[in-house]
Amino acid sequence: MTEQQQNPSHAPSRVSRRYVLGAAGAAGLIAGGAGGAFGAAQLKEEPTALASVGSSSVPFYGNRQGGITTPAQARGHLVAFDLAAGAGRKGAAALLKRWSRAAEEMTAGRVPPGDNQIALDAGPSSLTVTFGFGRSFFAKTALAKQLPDALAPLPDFPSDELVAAHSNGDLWVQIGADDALVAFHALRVIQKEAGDGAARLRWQMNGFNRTPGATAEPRTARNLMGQVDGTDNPKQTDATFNERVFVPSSGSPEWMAGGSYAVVRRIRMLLDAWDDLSLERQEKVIGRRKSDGAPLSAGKGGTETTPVDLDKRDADGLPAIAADAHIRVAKPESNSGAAMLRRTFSYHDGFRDDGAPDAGLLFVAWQADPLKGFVPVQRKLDGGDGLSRFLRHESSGLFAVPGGAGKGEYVGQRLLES
Ligand SMILES: C=CC1=C(C)c2cc3[nH]c(cc4nc(cc5[nH]c(cc1n2)c(C)c5CCC(=O)O)C(CCC(=O)O)=C4C)c(C)c3C=C
Ligand SMILES: [Fe+2]
Repeated sequence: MTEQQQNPSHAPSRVSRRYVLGAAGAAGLIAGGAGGAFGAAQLKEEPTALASVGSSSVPFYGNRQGGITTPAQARGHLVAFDLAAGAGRKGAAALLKRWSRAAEEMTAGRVPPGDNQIALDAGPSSLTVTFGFGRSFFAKTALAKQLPDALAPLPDFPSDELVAAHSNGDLWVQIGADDALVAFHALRVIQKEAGDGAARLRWQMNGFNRTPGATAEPRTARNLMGQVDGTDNPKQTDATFNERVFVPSSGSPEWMAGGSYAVVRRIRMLLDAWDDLSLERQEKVIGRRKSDGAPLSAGKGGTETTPVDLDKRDADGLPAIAADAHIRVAKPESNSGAAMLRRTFSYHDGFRDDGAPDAGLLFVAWQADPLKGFVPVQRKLDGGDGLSRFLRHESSGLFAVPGGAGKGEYVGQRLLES
């Protein structure tokens, strides 16, 4: 077993990018200069730097599936499948076996004989392939007794504009990789292994994030509105992290031990309307500074990690973080402690007939129980969040993502052989 395969946290093992800075380069970094400030004369990389992105791997086997606590990769594909008529439990089990074997090979960077060679030459590039089951899966496989209570349909939120054909599904696969070809290759293999006899593609969403190494030092990514997004996510070091995100070993149903529930929402951003807002208004809508993500309660100072002070008043005596600011409405403190792990990708699917970008966020929220995570928070946001005026929720899904497979097992085996 390699050092990377032993890594239990699903943070990819990565050959670190180390920079050798000359005096001028260091000055450029401190001044926050971009582009030319980081010219080759000032910034020299170790010769291994480029290979490091490709060589990082996330173990496929383990108590938990990869792609949950793994930092969101540069490319993502979210796909849902419906079981083919007559596939039943036997067909589903055979499919999960094929998918798990293929995922094991690909996440280790191995290319099977006869492969289409799309990913040849590339390393694993932090590839993760994560499998989940939708509510409709259980009746089709005669497993209704194993249907988790937590898979109850999400409530209708008043401002939802959901497209049924792009929502839900029997099976869900999340693919992430730091290389676009590696991610596409995995998608193609998963689709081919489904074949016509087992499952058919229901919907697909393609996303992206910043590429590792694109910033001088690792930074929280930005979304397509330009905001630093992901700051106040639960941290793996929090005492409550595991109980918030993962189903405990004593949880019900038993086959979900070590698993998690994924809420998937395709949220289109009204970027033209957003771009028309002044910077000051944009910052008020979120409650954080756009440039560096510092909370507005920190005044002109602070940094992204400065704790938010919801009681802070500005010079006019008004709340520094407005009553309808996104972070105030979404905070666990405003929702009886409800919290989720947000792990998102941006998407851009061209331009609509009116010229507006068809772009936004593939929002994936992970939690041990959606009723203590996404549901209460979205209820509150739907009515009282200043940001919701600039968003349209167009697709939705809720999936039970079982724990990981042990060596020689396949994902979902405990359910399918129960
Ligand atoms: C139901 C949950 C949430 C949805 C849907 C959602 C959509 C959404 N959010 C942003 C941008 C930001 N969100 C931020 C923080 C934040 N968002 C949620 C929940 C949902 N967001 C939570 C729980 C939090 C953390 C609140 C806190 O504890 O402070 C931020 C601030 C930076 C951060 O902490 O990540 C931004 C920016 C967009 C653009 C969006 C839909 C497209
Ligand atoms: Fe948010």
